[in-house]
Amino acid sequence: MAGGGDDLKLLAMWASPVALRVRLALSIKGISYEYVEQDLRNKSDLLLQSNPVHKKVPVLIHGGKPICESLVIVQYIDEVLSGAGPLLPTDPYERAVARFWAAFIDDKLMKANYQASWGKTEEDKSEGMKLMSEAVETLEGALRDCCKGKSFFGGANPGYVDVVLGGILPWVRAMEALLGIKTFDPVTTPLLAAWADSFDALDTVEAAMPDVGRLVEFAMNLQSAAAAEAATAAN
Ligand SMILES: N[C@@H](CCC(=O)N[C@@H](CS)C(=O)NCC(=O)O)C(=O)O
Repeated sequence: MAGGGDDLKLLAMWASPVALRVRLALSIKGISYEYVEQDLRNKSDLLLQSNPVHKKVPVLIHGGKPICESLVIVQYIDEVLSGAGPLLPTDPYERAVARFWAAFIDDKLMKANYQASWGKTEEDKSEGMKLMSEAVETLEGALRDCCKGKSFFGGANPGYVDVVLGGILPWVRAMEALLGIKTFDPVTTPLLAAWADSFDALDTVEAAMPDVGRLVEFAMNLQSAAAAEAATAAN
């Protein structure tokens, strides 16, 4: 393991897909760090002081200085900390393209996945599902165009876009299990389905990933709590 150590602390929450991006980046680059689990219903002083604007995880604290926002943190890790890599391409144009797809995953896929999973009505949820399959189809095209014959968006090895998309992968698997759907379908999106399998199979990825069964249970508890809250509000 390189870098990090005592000087590097990650404030995260085990089920957070955006915190997972940072864990994946650190694991793939082989950087050691101190993991500090946060209770998001009872936020620690350290979290509130480190991210006073958003009060959210993840926060990376390097040499006492906090860095917030998962996409910013992953880029910081790649630029500043030594380790395997790089995650971002060295060519400025390719780097811009990688940032474009990372923003697309944040803007379109993450939002649609959230709407499909936690939409207020069935109609809202099915609109989320529709938006999600459109976003997945677009990403399939991006993978086809950028990386012919390669396993990852980063080429032969996982890069920035893989880490950003990989953060959502356990949630995709959990929602597939819960809803009986296939998001990265081997028939309609074969490249993404193969991407997901290749990504999951990496030892550095496996070491960082949360257990999908635990996520399913967590999602079921959240759904029951939301249903109970809605029933109370209706009475
Ligand atoms: N855009 C932020 C999103 C951060 C975020 O939404 N974190 C969630 C966990 S997944 C959080 O800390 N939520 C606590 C809250 O909303 O109070 C990033 O990419 O880091």
